[in-house]
Amino acid sequence: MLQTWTSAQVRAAEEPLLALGVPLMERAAFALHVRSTAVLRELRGTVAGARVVVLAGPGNNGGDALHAGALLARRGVEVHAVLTGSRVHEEGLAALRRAGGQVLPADGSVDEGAALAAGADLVLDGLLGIGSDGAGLRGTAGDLVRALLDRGRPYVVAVDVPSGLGVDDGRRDGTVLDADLTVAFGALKPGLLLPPGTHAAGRVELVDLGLDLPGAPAVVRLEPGDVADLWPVPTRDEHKYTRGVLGVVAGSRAYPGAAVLTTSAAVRAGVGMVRYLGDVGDVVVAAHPEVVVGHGRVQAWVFGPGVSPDDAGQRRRIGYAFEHVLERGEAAVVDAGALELLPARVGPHAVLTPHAGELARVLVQRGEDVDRAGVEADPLRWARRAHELTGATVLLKGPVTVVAGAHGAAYAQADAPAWLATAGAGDVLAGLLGALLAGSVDAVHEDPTLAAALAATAALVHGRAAHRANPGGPISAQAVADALPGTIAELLGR
Ligand SMILES: NC(=O)C1=CN([C@@H]2O[C@H](COP(=O)(O)OP(=O)(O)OC[C@H]3O[C@@H](n4cnc5c(N)ncnc54)[C@H](O)[C@@H]3O)[C@@H](O)[C@H]2O)[C@@H](O)CC1
Ligand SMILES: Nc1ncnc2c1ncn2[C@@H]1O[C@H](COP(=O)(O)OP(=O)(O)O)[C@@H](O)[C@H]1O
Ligand SMILES: [K+]
Repeated sequence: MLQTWTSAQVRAAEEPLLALGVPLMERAAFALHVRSTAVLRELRGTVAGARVVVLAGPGNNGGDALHAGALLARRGVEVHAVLTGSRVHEEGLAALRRAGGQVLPADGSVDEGAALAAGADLVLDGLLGIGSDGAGLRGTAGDLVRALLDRGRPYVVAVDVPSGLGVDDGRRDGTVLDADLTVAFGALKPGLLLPPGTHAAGRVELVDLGLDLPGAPAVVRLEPGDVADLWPVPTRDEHKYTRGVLGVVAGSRAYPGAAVLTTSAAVRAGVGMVRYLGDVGDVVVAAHPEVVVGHGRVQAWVFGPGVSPDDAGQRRRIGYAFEHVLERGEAAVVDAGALELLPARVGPHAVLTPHAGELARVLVQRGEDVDRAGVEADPLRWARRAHELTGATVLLKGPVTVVAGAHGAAYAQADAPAWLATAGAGDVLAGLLGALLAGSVDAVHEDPTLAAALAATAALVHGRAAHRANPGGPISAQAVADALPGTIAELLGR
């Protein structure tokens, strides 16, 4: 898994090492220069004779970049530093000058700096690091980057983080310099994984500085190798009831497909049994003879796919279930039409699966003033807010799926191709996650943060099944469901 730590956690980890005189900046700058030479070799075959521009802000991030620039200059690279203010890392600047680098001071014209950078083989972005206030680049740094972007962005290596990015939350509220490669020091920061900022980072490489990072990671991204630890694999003695029964209240005469897709994903994900409740049991059984129609014991539920506001029958079933089943300890996926029926307070074993528009409605229902765009601008904040207000685990769907759960658990999954943005894909995710919860409900009660880990697992498997369904091309939701057994087998075999 990829783990991230906030600026505050990184600073706390650096403090004791700096007090001992450990040369963290030297280590960071050396690694940055090594990565930069690799990029230059890739881009132009050789390092000597390349043109590199260092954009140097006022702090240590600029210091890293200037020291790396000095090392590059010693290898025959033509290095220019463009300063953005009177404050600059003096040692770094002196090192660059000693190595033969040129310096364009901040009182030079912004256009001159931008022209220099636009013509470089590689730009080292040392404008702002973890000292950024997250509001985007302001002042000369902002003017410089806007002027550079007007001319066309060269190859950019972000030093630690892309400058202007919300380091801890992934917001990009103002000017940000997008990178092709981010060389992160000591730890990945949450903004490198969280939308919308994650897209500014390009490829991310971590440089180990030997930090002893405090506490739990802020935001995690599960990787394929993590799935086997989280998947409820049946043991030799199990039978269908111990493996978990999933109840599905989904679909209607108007939207029978949602019932088929949800049950299809649940059956394919390997649950002990699927029970269907609703008016289109005949359609569901025709598609999946394994499904049992009618009441009985279940461990987890999926409520809501394809349930419309005028569907009195399904709404009554969901309302009744909300009054009884969550208190009995049964887990639930609450999707689409069930979201607005959610009781005031539930536990983390209820997992909401809204997209940004639906999450905005859940929040507005509870007195928050936010719309879809607001959720998309700061998804983890709003997913966390919904968790605080409802008690539920929240999986917020999108190009990067964000999960917020109990005790601060947070995940950001970027596993899916954009082809997955197709009708019915959400129904498949709901069925898949329902199956996972049905197989793990006891463990979820022992460790409430597990619901968030399982939600992230479902997002990962869903995304990989989409790739597998038709690599590089269009996919239907049913094809994603059909790809689940093979995808899961592959992940469990890793
Ligand atoms: N602390 C350490 O021990 C280490 C830090 N390192 C580097 O140091 C960086 C952090 O250095 P600093 O704490 O000096 O912080 P920065 O280099 O990010 O600079 C912060 C300063 O920038 C200005 N600023 C903040 N927001 C701004 C905005 N929106 N627009 C324009 N100016 C703004 C403020 O004056 C602030 O003091 C890390 O990201 C990393 O690159 C590395 O050298 C490794 C060791
Ligand atoms: N641009 C994108 N790239 C990758 N995945 C996406 C993108 N947009 C949406 N998705 C995923 O596609 C699915 C769409 O679900 P949803 O919005 O509920 O659609 P529906 O209700 O039609 O099933 C979600 O899993 C979401 O994370
Ligand atoms: K930076």
